[in-house]
Amino acid sequence: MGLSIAETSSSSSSSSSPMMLPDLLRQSGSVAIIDGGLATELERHGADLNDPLWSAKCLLTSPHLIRRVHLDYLEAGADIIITASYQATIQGFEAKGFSQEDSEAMLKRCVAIACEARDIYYENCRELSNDSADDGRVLKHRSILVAASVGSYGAYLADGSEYRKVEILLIVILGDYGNAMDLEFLKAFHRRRVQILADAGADLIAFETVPNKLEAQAYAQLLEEEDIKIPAWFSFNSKDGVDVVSGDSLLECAAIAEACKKVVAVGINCTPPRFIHDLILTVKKGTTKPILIYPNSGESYDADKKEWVQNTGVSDDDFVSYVNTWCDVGASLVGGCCRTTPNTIRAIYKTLSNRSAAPSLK
Ligand code: MET
Ligand SMILES: [Zn+2]
Repeated sequence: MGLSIAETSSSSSSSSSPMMLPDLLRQSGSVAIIDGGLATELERHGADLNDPLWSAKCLLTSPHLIRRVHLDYLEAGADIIITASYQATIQGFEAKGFSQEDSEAMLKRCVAIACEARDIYYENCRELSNDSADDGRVLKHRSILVAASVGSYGAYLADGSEYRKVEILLIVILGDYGNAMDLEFLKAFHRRRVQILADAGADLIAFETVPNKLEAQAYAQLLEEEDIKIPAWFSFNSKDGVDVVSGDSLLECAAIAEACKKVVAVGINCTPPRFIHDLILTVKKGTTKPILIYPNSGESYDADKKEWVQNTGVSDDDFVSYVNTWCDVGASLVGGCCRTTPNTIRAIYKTLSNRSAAPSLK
């Protein structure tokens, strides 16, 4: 821990003071708020993301919508916003006919859009002297971090190709890359994207929904080999509350993050809220770094129909009723993933504000 992001912050974020994740945690009274689902929120606004690029498809069709959703999350109280690059890969852009140069420019654009949202937000804060507007928007001047999202190789394959469908389905659903896959392949797949995102002005890299140990190892080695100048977090995906989605041990995955000095936080995302408590306890055994969690809404996903099954998850109130417990057992960063909305984040903001205002009972 302790990597300065001072010299790598984007020029468009001149209004924010250089920040490190530990500073942010101190600023926010030890629990910082991550934003909520991006892709599913873009869909709620009418975007059609049925595309190999998923949320990054909006870069081509409606970048203003991405900026709007980032802003909505900031106004709901998020301290960290995650870029639309989850499924934006150079390979994916090239498959659509873009040149390498244009593909790299589009990756940078994901970061620039989040930085623009942050600048607009700071401007709005400046115009208001209170911490919240009459309409309930949180307009509190605070340091905000932009996290550049990196999704897994399996996420890139999802929807991407009809051929080798069975094999791809196994990789996507089970997160298991099989014996044919090796570390060097994964590093080669991610290398350029990680370099570009690290130099694009983001404050940290969010390796999200990591499905297995091999990919965590690839990320850790890449961070070192490329001497990436901004810190990173590793966020794993579990579907059973015990292991990561491939069946690899979460404890061993957390240990990989623990051993990499460029990793500043470790945790879980896109996993149903009911599993989070036990997963935090496991992560805690493997790391001394801050623990982050941003669960999905708990709704189930129908992989055949490629849609979420409505009303199978928890309400925002139920989601929030878990938040204090998660913090009590060790979460330092809390937010939401797929199918959570600015309302979820607003509710988290309120409950955490009450928590820091209350006399300490612990
Ligand atoms: N940050 C990504 C998003 O919210 C994470 C997706 S998890 C499948 O769109
Ligand atoms: Zn998700």
